[in-house]
Amino acid sequence: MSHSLSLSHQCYLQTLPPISHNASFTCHHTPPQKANGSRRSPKLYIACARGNNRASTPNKDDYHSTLKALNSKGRSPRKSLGQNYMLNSDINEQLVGVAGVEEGDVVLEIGPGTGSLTDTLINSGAFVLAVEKDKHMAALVSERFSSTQKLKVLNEDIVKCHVRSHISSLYGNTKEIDSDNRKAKVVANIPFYISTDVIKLLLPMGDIFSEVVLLLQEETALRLVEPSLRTPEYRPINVFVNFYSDPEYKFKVERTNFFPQPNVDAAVVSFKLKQPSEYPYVSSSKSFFAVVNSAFNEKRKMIRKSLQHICTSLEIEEALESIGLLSTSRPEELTMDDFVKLHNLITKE
Ligand SMILES: C[S@@+](CC[C@H](N)C(=O)[O-])C[C@H]1O[C@@H](n2cnc3c(N)ncnc32)[C@H](O)[C@@H]1O
Repeated sequence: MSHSLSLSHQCYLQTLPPISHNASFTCHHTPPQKANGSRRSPKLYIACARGNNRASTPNKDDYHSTLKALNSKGRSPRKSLGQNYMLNSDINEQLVGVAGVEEGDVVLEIGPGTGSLTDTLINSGAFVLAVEKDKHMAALVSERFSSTQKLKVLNEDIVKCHVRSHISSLYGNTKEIDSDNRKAKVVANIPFYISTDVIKLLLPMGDIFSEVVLLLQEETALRLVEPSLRTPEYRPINVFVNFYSDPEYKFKVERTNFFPQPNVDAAVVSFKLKQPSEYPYVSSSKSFFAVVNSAFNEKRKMIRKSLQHICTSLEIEEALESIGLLSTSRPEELTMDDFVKLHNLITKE
């Protein structure tokens, strides 16, 4: 099989800037108020993208081996599938470290690509369920790890995948998996274009996953974790994220760590999933999110106007005042807890 570089790969070789091997620390100050209404302790949480600071770690998935793997299948990265491969195994180790992956854990990986993160997960002792949409990459990663029983690859689109049944059958069919109360985890370098779909799919699965650790576009990461009230970035997805999880921005990942290099930087976010018994009390989550979405439909409108299909503006004003808010409040002024209280008051029979 020829491993000579194709024309498109040669172009990448010429245009790829050198990969940073230096430590890159980024500090983020906590915002004054989180959108769920809570305040964080005033600690600095340090972004710990350390770069390749462990000279002894052999980087199996560097630029040349990634090209070689792609070339072995005659593939070049597909933009439409968000194929930006990770070239820095230290970052994979940090991702796995953030999720606290231990021997015997079951991990869902979305988009294994050439298998660089998969390798780190398997080396940490995890059983990996990898869902890959690109059939060529699914074949490549299956072949790479053909000698281990610790990987199951599904050639599927994660957005349409029956994650719950695949995870349960993995627990049921693998004797080595210790299922005594341990929940599965999600660790993935996902294509940016499916970030919202993945979050909507996985965050309500607190009954099977304890933690979802994702490498996201940095701007998306900040919007999901750090939105301040009364800003245009505050949206229904923030209420959703805080309803189902406790999100935390972990560290920034410079764009130079990927091949091909994207136009934006990335960041790792950990979503600690709430168990269903910990969700805020609402009579129905469907009705709750319908109220939140209606309130945001016309963001500049006062809530007493945008929720008039549910009850009269006078009733909405009274409900807002009874939870300590102005009767003229707009959606971007309400925390997740405020929305829960408002929903429960205005949907009461
Ligand atoms: C950003 S790359 C990450 C690859 C690898 N995990 C890494 O870190 O180098 C995203 C991967 O997700 C795959 N992918 C894209 N859309 C997908 C989808 N809807 N479902 C599952 N995999 C998808 C791509 O083919 C690609 O392999």
